[in-house]
Amino acid sequence: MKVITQAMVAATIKKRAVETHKGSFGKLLVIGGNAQYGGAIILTSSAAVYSGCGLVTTATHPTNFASLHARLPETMVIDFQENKALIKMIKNVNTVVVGPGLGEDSVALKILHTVFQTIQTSQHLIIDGSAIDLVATHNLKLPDAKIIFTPHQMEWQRLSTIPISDQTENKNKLTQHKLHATVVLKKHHTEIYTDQSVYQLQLGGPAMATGGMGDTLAGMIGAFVAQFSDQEAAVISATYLHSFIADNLAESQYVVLPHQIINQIPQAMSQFARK
Ligand SMILES: NC(=O)C1=CN([C@@H]2O[C@H](COP(=O)(O)OP(=O)(O)OC[C@H]3O[C@@H](n4cnc5c(N)ncnc54)[C@H](O)[C@@H]3O)[C@@H](O)[C@H]2O)[C@@H](O)CC1
Ligand SMILES: Nc1ncnc2c1ncn2[C@@H]1O[C@H](COP(=O)(O)OP(=O)(O)O)[C@@H](O)[C@H]1O
Ligand SMILES: [Mg+2]
Repeated sequence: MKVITQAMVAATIKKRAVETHKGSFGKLLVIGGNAQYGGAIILTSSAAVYSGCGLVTTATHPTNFASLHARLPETMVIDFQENKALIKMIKNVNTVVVGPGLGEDSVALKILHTVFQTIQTSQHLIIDGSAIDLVATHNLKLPDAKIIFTPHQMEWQRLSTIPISDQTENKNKLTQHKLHATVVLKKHHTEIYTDQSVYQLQLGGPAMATGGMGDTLAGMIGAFVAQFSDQEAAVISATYLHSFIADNLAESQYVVLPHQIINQIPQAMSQFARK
């Protein structure tokens, strides 16, 4: 297993070219947040905008529109139940994040079906939270796209059928290979399985053990993949930065809140871009 280093992140987050515009830094659609879990998609959307994605659209339950916009006027919104609008928007972006706070009811399942039927080979698709459980429960066939799963250990157990106590590097790698996807296995010292390699994150700690922390990471990964050309480097760098910021805050805080990490992302990226 390779340890993720600061140098890998510095090589990914480059100083921005001058002759650019919002269209130069990726278009991302984040899908999730039912009536119960609106906070999840607010965090995912915010993390994506603060990570520098050029254009972010949020497909969510309409009950979340006002609270989302009150915190994040930079994002655009659509109703995730409007199938035509959802299909149009999926076709209009280069990256999709689906799952944070999506829930697992029939509405959620229909949305996930639409995503799987519409997504194209060239697009990146991050599958998180509820969407991972839906894939596992309904044994869904995965689409042909650049897929990244971001399960915590329990979600990985449901998806891979490997019990948490048995999630060894070899077993995880075999399942990652069968899925034809990148897997970010979230835990203390998160592991990232790609077609090429296995990486380990040696940052992060228990101050991060609070709801919404993974929803935030999903938004960061979505934004990094949308704007940086090397998918593997983007996933590794977003995962590193998330815990790097958390560890800095944890020097003086017992618990680190996801929105506090989000607020620090632009500064941390600037720090790495200057290295
Ligand atoms: N503010 C919000 O709206 C929030 C919404 N959330 C959404 O709620 C849905 C359900 O996700 P949950 O993860 O809560 O539910 P799950 O039932 O999938 O998993 C939670 C349980 O898994 C177990 N577990 C074992 N190993 C773990 C590990 N390494 N990391 C985390 N949990 C581990 C824990 O006992 C925990 O209670 C997702 O769609 C998620 O995005 C959560 O992110 C919490 C915050
Ligand atoms: N003790 C810990 N050490 C390191 N990282 C942790 C710890 N607890 C939680 N995390 C990190 O917090 C995130 C939690 O993700 P997840 O369980 O999906 O959160 P949620 O779904 O509530 O947003 C992961 O990135 C995980 O690695
Ligand atoms: Mg989660």
